[in-house]
Amino acid sequence: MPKRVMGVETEYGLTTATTTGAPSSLTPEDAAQRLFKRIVEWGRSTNTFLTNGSRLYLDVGAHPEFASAECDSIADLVAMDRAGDLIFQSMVDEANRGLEAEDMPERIHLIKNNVDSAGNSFGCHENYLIRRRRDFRARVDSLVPFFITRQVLTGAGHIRKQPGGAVYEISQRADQMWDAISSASTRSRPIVNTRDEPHGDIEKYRRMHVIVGDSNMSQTSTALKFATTEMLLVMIEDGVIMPDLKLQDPMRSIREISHDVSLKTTVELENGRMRTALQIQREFAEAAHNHYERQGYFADLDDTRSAMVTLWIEALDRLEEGDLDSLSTKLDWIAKHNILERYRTKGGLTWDDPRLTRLEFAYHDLSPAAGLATSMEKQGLLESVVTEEAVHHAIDNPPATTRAALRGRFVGAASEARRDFMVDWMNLRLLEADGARTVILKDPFSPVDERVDELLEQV
Ligand SMILES: Nc1ncnc2c1ncn2[C@@H]1O[C@H](COP(=O)(O)OP(=O)(O)OP(=O)(O)O)[C@@H](O)[C@H]1O
Ligand SMILES: [Mg+2]
Repeated sequence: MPKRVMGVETEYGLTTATTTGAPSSLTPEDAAQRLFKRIVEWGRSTNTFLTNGSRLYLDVGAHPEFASAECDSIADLVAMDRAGDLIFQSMVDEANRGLEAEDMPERIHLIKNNVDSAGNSFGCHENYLIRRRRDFRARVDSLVPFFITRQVLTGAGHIRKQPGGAVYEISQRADQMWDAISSASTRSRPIVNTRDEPHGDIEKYRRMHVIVGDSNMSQTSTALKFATTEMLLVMIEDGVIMPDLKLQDPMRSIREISHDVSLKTTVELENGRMRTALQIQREFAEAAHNHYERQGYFADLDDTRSAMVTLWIEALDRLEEGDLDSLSTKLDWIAKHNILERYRTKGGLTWDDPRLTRLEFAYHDLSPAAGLATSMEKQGLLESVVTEEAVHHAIDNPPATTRAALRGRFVGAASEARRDFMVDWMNLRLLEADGARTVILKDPFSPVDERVDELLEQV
């Protein structure tokens, strides 16, 4: 089975609360400025690459972004994703120490979700390298029903406020994606960003940039999201025709599916047939499994990939049987629903109750003191995919088997030597008095390169 690099980009929410209970005078924008203070002082910009090969970034506004280094294993990717959480959380901790030193009552919270309290949406994007084919566009279109329905496995759950009373729904992003349809000229447009920017050899590769996922707290949900999508990309590269499940109205379907936690809702296909999300997922899952079996790819899978492609089918079985509880340690939307629902029935609350909203935010809060999902993970109530050691290793170290290893070494050496340098996904540039020495890394798979060895000697 051919190798593939993947990366995850996570935008975080920032909220502030006070230790006194008084209203906070610190806006999320102020919080973001404080977070990036050190980075701006050091590099004069809010865009920086780290020794683990990843990128920290602050766009206008208040959503810090972590773009993980390129990973060629799902385990590395999950470790990188969690490392990103810990890196930003340590920046938040430092900013909070600053607030305390200034005698300010405000404290910043880092939230890994997709909707803030004002209803603004922000994203979690997936990046997959795929080998260039002329029919890329049509092929990606055939995946739209997969992306619309995978929320039943990978949704992060959400309390949706609406006239007539709030309800719990499966995905945070589903309602936001609706807006995207107005500008959609093809089916896949609101789901897959088609800007042709491969960050690699343009003759050979494309980068598929998926914008329709929820940020996941559960490592298992993250791993499942990437492992299932990867299976379908392998099929596309191999030229397999996908099951014809084209939806009549994808953006309407994504909402209808999200709104029904019983998973019984059917959506209309272009051919007039009606299908549940689970049925559509099963058709993709079975087609993928058949293809892997035919090609002998199962033998190539590492343990994490193997566990996740098996889980794909198992989880669909459990969901079809209505046995949601057996997935409550794996899937975010179910784990979160169980906690909120227990609290809700105990207190006789409606979904509009602000205490439930606070509890929902706590699930996504990354601070060790307030974070619910992170503490569930420590207690084994959410199953992790990688060890804590692996996550801590990923804070400072790039994946060893991709181009990120070269970037990480260069960033490490140049910062240590206090040299001026510039880096992006493809370029390593050492700035010198008489210009710059640049190495272009066109091969995302290659962790070794003589030119980089030479560049490092100049540092
Ligand atoms: N050749 C590649 N194929 C697939 N993914 C890649 C490749 N090169 C880099 N990536 C991943 O793509 C992501 C790029 O993130 P980044 O936020 O910088 O880009 P972007 O989303 O295109 O830009 P922006 O967020 O500024 O609009 C990273 O997670 C990175 O690991
Ligand atoms: Mg980005």
